[in-house]
Amino acid sequence: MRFSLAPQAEAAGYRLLAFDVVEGSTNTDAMERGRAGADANLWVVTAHQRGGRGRRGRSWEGPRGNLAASLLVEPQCEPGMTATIGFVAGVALHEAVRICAPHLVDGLRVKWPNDLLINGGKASGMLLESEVLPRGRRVVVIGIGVNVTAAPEGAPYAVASLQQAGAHVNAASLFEALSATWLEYFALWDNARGMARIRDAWLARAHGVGGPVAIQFGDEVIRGVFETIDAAGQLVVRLPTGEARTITAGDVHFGDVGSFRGEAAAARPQVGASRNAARI
Ligand SMILES: O=C(O)CCCC[C@@H]1SC[C@@H]2NC(=O)N[C@@H]21
Repeated sequence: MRFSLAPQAEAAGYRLLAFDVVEGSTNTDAMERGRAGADANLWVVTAHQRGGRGRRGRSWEGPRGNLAASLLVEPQCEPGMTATIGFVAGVALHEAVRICAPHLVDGLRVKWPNDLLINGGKASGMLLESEVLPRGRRVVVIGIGVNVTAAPEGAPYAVASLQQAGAHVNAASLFEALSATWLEYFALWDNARGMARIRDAWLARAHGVGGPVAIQFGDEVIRGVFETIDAAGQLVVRLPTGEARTITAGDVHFGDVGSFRGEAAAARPQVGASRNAARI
């Protein structure tokens, strides 16, 4: 498959490394290149990733034809705001899918923290990893996995893929669109100075706002109403007592929460651990 950047991404200085197969993880590859001194704004992509990693140490299945894309960036924001970059990626991916498959728009939603749903099924997940490199250079890798041709079987939650939903799109055309929409929303984010606008854009596309939510922390389950996300991207839940609670971590389930037993469907807007990593 032949990947290319959108002309505006190329003009903005973004670079692309595309591989037929990645035996490991595109996130690992992008981070290693950062450690070796690669400049930021480098995409590492493939339509066949064999050692994909998901959140919370899970693996991420990537059958041939699905998109695995990792972007090395060097944000200049406060470290505490770095995780908000995941919302930029969420909105950019939503927009790229809308461009490539306009008929899906009614069922296309972002799910806190970083998933994309098609008609309620998970079609994409993201893994953000950050590292402070020697001489204080702070880099972040945003890893985006999209079920283009196929969704994994046996997942403990509903899944979806673009082609199974009737979209005529492949990993290369989706990636090209994403490289353009990323540019637009990353500029809007403006090193977190524009988070208010990203937050609005994300909330306008979000699944489950105003509806029931359950979050599990260990043995404890908190139930309430998903009210909003705050300026740092944390989930704000209105408890039955009327009190608002801010959630940064936990397994989250939206919708009919009566039978929720913490099926580990989602996590926090987290940047995974790595050497010298600031967990955010
Ligand atoms: O658990 C999740 O939902 C996150 C999945 C993230 C998968 C993507 S695929 C591209 C990048 N490379 C990886 O190894 N993981 C991310």
